[in-house]
Parts: sequence; C-alpha cells; structure tokens
Amino acid sequence: MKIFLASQIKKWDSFTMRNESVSSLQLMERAAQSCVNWFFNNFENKFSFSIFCGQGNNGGDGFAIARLLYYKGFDVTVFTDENQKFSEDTLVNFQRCKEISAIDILDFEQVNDFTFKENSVIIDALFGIGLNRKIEGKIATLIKFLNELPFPRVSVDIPSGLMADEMIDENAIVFKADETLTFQAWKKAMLHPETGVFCGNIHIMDIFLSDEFNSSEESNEFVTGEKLIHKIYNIRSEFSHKGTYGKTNLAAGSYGKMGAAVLATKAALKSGSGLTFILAPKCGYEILQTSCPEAMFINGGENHIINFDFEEDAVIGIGPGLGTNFQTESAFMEFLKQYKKPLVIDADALNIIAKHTQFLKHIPKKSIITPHPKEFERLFGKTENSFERLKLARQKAQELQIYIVLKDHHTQIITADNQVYYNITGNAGMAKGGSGDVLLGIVTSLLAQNYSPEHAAIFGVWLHGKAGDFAAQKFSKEAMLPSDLIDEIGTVFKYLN
Ligand SMILES: NC(=O)C1=CN([C@@H]2O[C@H](COP(=O)(O)OP(=O)(O)OC[C@H]3O[C@@H](n4cnc5c(N)ncnc54)[C@H](O)[C@@H]3O)[C@@H](O)[C@H]2O)[C@@H](O)CC1
Ligand SMILES: Nc1ncnc2c1ncn2[C@@H]1O[C@H](COP(=O)(O)OP(=O)(O)O)[C@@H](O)[C@H]1O
Ligand SMILES: [K+]
Repeated sequence: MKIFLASQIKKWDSFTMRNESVSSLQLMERAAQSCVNWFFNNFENKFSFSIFCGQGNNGGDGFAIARLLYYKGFDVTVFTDENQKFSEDTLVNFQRCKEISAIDILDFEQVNDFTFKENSVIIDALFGIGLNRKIEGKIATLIKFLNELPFPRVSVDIPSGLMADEMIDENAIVFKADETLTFQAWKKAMLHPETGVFCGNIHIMDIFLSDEFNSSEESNEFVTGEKLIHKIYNIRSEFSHKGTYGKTNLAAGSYGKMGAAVLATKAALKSGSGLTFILAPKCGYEILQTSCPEAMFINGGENHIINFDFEEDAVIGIGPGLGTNFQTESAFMEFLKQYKKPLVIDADALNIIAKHTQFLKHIPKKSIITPHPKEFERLFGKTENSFERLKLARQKAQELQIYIVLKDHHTQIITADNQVYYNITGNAGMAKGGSGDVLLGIVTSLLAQNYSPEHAAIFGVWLHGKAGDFAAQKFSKEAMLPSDLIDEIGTVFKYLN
C-alpha cells in the first residue's frame, strides 16, 4: 500500500472526479456513507452522536454523517460555527442538515452548557488533511474540552490538529481519538509514535478512489500489506530437502545472557531454516543443546565469544546477548573487516560498531541491521524526533548500501535504494526483552532461505508482528512472552497457506 502526501491525496480525489465522472459532492457522500456504515456496525442504535464540524471538507463530511446517521435512526447533535466560511460542498451539506429540524445545530461555545447523554459518541470533523497551521483560539479550547469528556471519541479522516505528513509542535493541541476512520489510505502521521498516539485504532474506509491513479502515482513510502506478503512468501516445495532451505548460523549469547541465543535459535528454526547452527560460548552448550536440539552448536569461547568461526556457506546473524567484553569486541571487529557477504546485525553487535563508528563502512553491502531507537542513536547520532530519525536512516541506508530495520511500534524497513516500508502488525505485548532476539532469528533464517535482503526484512518484520498478534490474542499483551510469539510463528504460516 503506497503512502501518499496530503497533496497527492487531493490530486487523487481530483483525478477520480475527472476520470470516473463523480462530483466532489458525491465523493463526500461516499466518504460519509462509509463512516456511517462503520458506526452502524460498531455502535448500537442507542448511541447519540455529537458531531463537531469545521469549515473545510472534513466539516462537510461531518454534516453529511450527521444527516445519514439521523436517517439510520440515531440521535444527532451538530456543533459548528455558522459564521465560518464553509467550502462549497460543506455549505451544501450544512444546509441539508439544517433542513432536518430534528438535528440540533449548536454553536461550538454551547458545548459548555450541553448535557451529553450517557451513551454519547463524540465525532471530530473539525479539520482533515487540509490543516496547514497550528490550531489556536476557540477551536483549541474546544478540543481540550472534548479530550476530557468520558465518551468514545472518533475522528473523521485524521484527528484534528495533526498534519498528514509531518511532525507536530510539542505543545500542539490535537483531538485525542479512540478510533480514526481514514479515507482510502494510511497517512504518514498515523505511523509515527509522536503523532500516531492521537489516532487510536485506525480503520481504512474504502471510498473507491481511482486504481489507475494509485498505480501510476509515485511514492517511495509504503505500508506492508498482506497482498505484498503473499507476493513475497515462497511456499515450500514438496520436492525439496534441507539443503533447499539454506544454512543459518547465528552468533549470540554470553554468560547470563544465553536466553537471547535460545530465543534467536528457536525463532530461526521455526521460520523454516534448513540447517541451523549456533555459535555461542561453551557455558551455553548444554542449555542450547537441550532447548534447541535441532540446532548444531559451535564453540566460540568459554563465557563469551572470542572467535567468530562460522559454518561455511551459512548466512550469518550476529548480536543477541553477545555482551561487549573487549575480547568479543575485537574478535567481532576482526571478523567484520574480512567478511564480505550480506549478514544480519543486531543488539550488542551494533553497540560494538557504535563504539567504533569507523567500522560502519565494513558492514557488507546489502546487510540488514535491526536497531531499536537507542541503538540507532548510538550508531548514527541523536535526532529531534522519529520523522527526523527516519530521514537520517534513509540517508545512511543509501550511503552504506544496507537495509535498516528501525524497530518501533510501526517498525520501518529502509531499503538501500531509499524506499520505506512501515509495518503494521505487532502490538505492545512485544515490548519485552527478548522480542528483538526473536526478530534476528526470523530475519536471518529467511535470508538463509534465499529471500532477498529486502524481502527477508519486510517479510520477517511482518511475520514477527503477526505472530505477536496471535500470541496476544491467546495470552493477552501483558502475559504473552517472546517464547509464545515463537510458538505462534507456525500459526502465521498456516494463515498464509
Ligand atoms: N473531494 C475531496 O477532496 C474529499 C475530501 N474529503 C474530506 O476533505 C478533507 C480535506 O478537506 P479540506 O482540504 O477542505 O481541508 P480541511 O477540512 O482540513 O479544512 C481546511 C480548511 O481549514 C483552514 N485551516 C487549516 N488549518 C487551520 C487552522 N489551524 N485553524 C483554522 N483554520 C485552518 C484552511 O484554510 C481550509 O479552509 C479530508 O480530510 C476529508 O475529510 C472527503 O470528503 C473525501 C472527498
Ligand atoms: N509497542 C510495540 N508495538 C509493536 N511492536 C513492538 C512494540 N514494542 C516492541 N515491539 C517490537 O519488539 C521488538 C523489540 O526489540 P528490541 O527493542 O531490540 O528488544 P530486545 O532486544 O530487548 O528483545 C521489535 O521488533 C519491536 O518492533
Ligand atoms: K478530523
């Protein structure tokens, strides 16, 4: 799924109107109807809706929603400022609303004395993707008031106060939605933590904008959708053998951190690797042989790894629980200097590189690195916010010709040729030590199975999140463990087949 800028979405609207002979008013009606269908399916008739409408087309959607909800039998009150300069279509929908005497139309300021019914829902149709400056004055006061009300809050298209493509000011006033019904496509602001936090659950409303425009309009940012995953995923051939699915060789673990090696190894095994090797210190020998009997052990030292002698022709993944002992550090750097094939690097291996940034250039081209925000900062420096961090990551991925998996709630995969894939599987139950180790195992295993680095990263991150979602369904976000996530990898493959 491509991510478009607000300006491109406007072009998409106009293209659809021109080429599919639909008027802007009809498009607004479609948009409103899609929201009303959602409300109808998600709230029972007893709900009464308070709809807050601005002057632009987002407000127009709000007026149309009010009318359509009223026809469905809901109790509707509209709040607006009749002295605003409404856009053309918004004015039409405002007037249509006015003609229905059973819909009360009140001024924004009357909200203070309004008695909300117990079963109210607040709908925000104040500003959409046309917001071009900070919200101030009486609308800011209104939003602050609405954010304090004890009722479900739903935003139409985007929470008012967010810009579709940009970071917001620290003290910006933004409507805090529980649900956002957004038209046709994800907006970038919904995917970054500082702005996404205002959106609640996102629901994409199909308003049938032109497919032709969608295919031809360029974008280098995407949301990983299931269509893409089905394209990437290679079904296992029955006429195959273990050699068909590659050799994975992980290097992980040190005294006290052998769990990281176990998690990564199990994840590699469960994601389909043909042969799996684990290079770890001897203190982990029994632990690994017992917990992962399918994997072969390579001794890398006593209590921490001091030599990185990998299985020949294996695809390498390094990092979980390695520690930063100086012997491990120098052995890793020696290894990195002479190793030339793409590999996957995470955790302490990244921290070692971060201490000696002159080694960044030794990361083999087409490798995948999987930093969390702090590791990213150690490697490449501090940035003001996640939008800036992504910009820097794009620059570094191109400079070093590597793939960067920037871990986050919506992890971003940045390719060496400057494309970004936002992942939308995964949940807060994965915010636990060990989840990253699992990801390293999955991605390395996929790379070993001959997925390209780009596909291994995109598919691996998606698979990891999806398994996390299944684990959360089963055990709750609180109780699920990274080990549970590993157990659900199979559920994801079944889901794909
Ligand atoms: N045909 C279309 O273009 C469609 C548009 N739709 C809706 O239209 C929305 C976009 O409409 P608009 O472009 O009219 O944008 P908005 O509804 O976001 O409103 C923009 C208007 O508010 C003003 N404004 C911007 N920031 C302000 C601020 N901080 N304080 C006060 N005024 C401010 C602008 O000058 C402009 O007049 C979408 O988000 C969506 O909800 C949908 O109806 C689908 C079809
Ligand atoms: N709130 C969240 N939503 C979605 N995914 C999350 C969330 N918190 C953590 N994750 C995922 O879990 C993993 C955590 O990795 P990391 O921080 O390296 O943990 P560790 O190395 O301690 O296991 C990442 O893949 C990240 O995207
Ligand atoms: K809105």
